[in-house]
Amino acid sequence: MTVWPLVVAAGVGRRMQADRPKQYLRLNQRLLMDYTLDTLLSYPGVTRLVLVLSAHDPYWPASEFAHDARILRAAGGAERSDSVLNGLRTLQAIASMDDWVMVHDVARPCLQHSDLDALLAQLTFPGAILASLTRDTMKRGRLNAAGQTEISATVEREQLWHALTPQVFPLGLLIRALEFCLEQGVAVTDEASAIEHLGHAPRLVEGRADNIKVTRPADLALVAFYLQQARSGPTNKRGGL
Ligand SMILES: Nc1ccn([C@@H]2O[C@H](COP(=O)(O)OP(=O)(O)OP(=O)(O)O)[C@@H](O)[C@H]2O)c(=O)n1
Ligand SMILES: C[C@](O)(CO)[C@H](O)COP(=O)(O)O
Repeated sequence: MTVWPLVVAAGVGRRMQADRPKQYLRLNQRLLMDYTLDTLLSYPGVTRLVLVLSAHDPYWPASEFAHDARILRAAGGAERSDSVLNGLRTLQAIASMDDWVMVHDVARPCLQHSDLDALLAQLTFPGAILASLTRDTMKRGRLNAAGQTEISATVEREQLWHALTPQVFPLGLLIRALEFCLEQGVAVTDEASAIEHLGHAPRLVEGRADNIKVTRPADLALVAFYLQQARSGPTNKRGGL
C-alpha cells in the first residue's frame, strides 16, 4: 500500500503579518518549510512528495530542497482546499486511486516521526487524522450591544479535539469528497470535514500537542523552542511506509 505525502504551502500568511509567507521565515537559521519537508522526506519509505506552492512563489529557490527530484510541485489555489485538490490532481498522474494520501500543513514544522508511526497504523477506511485533546474549558463568544465579546455558551469539553495534520485518506475517496464539497458550495478547512460531508467518520489519532500550526507572530518563539528541543533530543527513526 502506497502512502503519498502532500504538503500544502501556497498560503500567504496574512495573520503572521510578515514581509513574506510564513513558510519562508527562518527559525534557528533554517526555513520553516525546510523543517517540515525534512521530516517527511526523511521518513522511511517516502520516495516522492507532492508540494503545493503558490503559482507566483518567488521564494522557493531558497529552500534546501529546491532541487530535490523527489518533490513533485503543484500550483496552489485560492483556498487551502483548492490547493489540496490541485495537489491531488497532480498526484493522480503518478499514483493509483487505491493509494493513500497524507495531507500536511507546511506551517506545522514540529511534526515528529513518532506521530507519523501512530497515524500510519490507522490505514483503514475511511482514514484518520492526528488530533490533540483540548486542555481548557472552551467558550463560544458573541459580540454584545456594546461591541464587546461576551460568552454565549460553554462548549462541552468531553471528546473535544483540536484537528491537526497530517490527515490520511484513500486518494480516490478524498478527491471525491473535495469535489463534492466544491460542487455543493461547502467550504471546508480540513480534509476530514470533506470526508464527513460524504457521511463517513474518520478516526482521531492522538498526536503531540507541540505539533502546532504557525499562524500568528507569537507562535514563532514557541515553535523555535520546540524545534531546538527536537534537534537536541532523540529522533524517531523506527517505523516507516
Ligand atoms: N490557499 C491556500 C491557503 C493555505 N494553504 C496552506 O494551508 C496551510 C494552513 O493554512 P494557514 O495556516 O491558514 O496558512 P495561510 O493561509 O498562509 O495563513 P493566513 O490564513 O493567515 O493567510 C498552510 O500550510 C498554508 O500554506 C495553501 O496551501 N493554500
Ligand atoms: C487543516 C488544519 O490545520 C486543521 O486544524 C486547519 O483547519 C487549517 O486552517 P487554516 O485556517 O487554513 O489555517
